[in-house]
Amino acid sequence: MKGLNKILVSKAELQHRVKELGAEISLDYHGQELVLIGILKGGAVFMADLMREITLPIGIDYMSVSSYGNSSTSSGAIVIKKDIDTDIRGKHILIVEDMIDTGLTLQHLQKHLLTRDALSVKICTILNKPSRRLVDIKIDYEGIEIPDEFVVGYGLDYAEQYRHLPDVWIVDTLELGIH
Ligand SMILES: O=P(O)(O)OC[C@H]1O[C@H](OP(=O)(O)OP(=O)(O)O)[C@H](O)[C@@H]1O
Ligand code: HPA
Ligand SMILES: [Mg+2]
Repeated sequence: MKGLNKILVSKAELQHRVKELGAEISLDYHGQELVLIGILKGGAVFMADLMREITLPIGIDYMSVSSYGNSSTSSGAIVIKKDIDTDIRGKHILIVEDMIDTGLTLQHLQKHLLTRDALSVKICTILNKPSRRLVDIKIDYEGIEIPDEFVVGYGLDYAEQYRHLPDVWIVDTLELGIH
């Protein structure tokens, strides 16, 4: 496809790491009431794979949020476009994301969910791009660290395209005229 010339993380690598994360989460939350919250749209693909690698009884739900995405407004709240309908009081929450980049989305969301009296709110992401971080955020379960490249596939989009690709590809931003 135009602008997609290089796979950064293969389907096989993703599958392998998702299995490991599922096993780790299953051990850590044994005997506890856990709800996974997948963040739409990007997180949907990872969420579907991860939940099937967890061997505990869990609840699942989804949210769609947007953050005011630059540092000058980083103190602003997130806008919730679609909320969960699960009552999370007294439950352990694991937010499931495809990517942590600046960290703004997750920082706001984690704080927000804690105000709803969850017992704990932790973060799981399949991809982490620490080079672009603007806020200090603790990632409890990290899949794969990637360099500062714009990537698509496995849920991630460019202009709403390419989310369905099973591998994670580097976008040649020059070739696509993105700056
Ligand atoms: O760490 P940040 O800089 O906040 O960026 C990460 C967020 O950006 C992407 O979502 P996006 O807002 O593009 O929504 P989408 O999942 O619908 O594509 C990604 O899925 C994360 O949610
Ligand atoms: O590399 C990326 N690709 C797609 N969406 C994103 N949102 C933050 N980083 C990225
Ligand atoms: Mg996006």
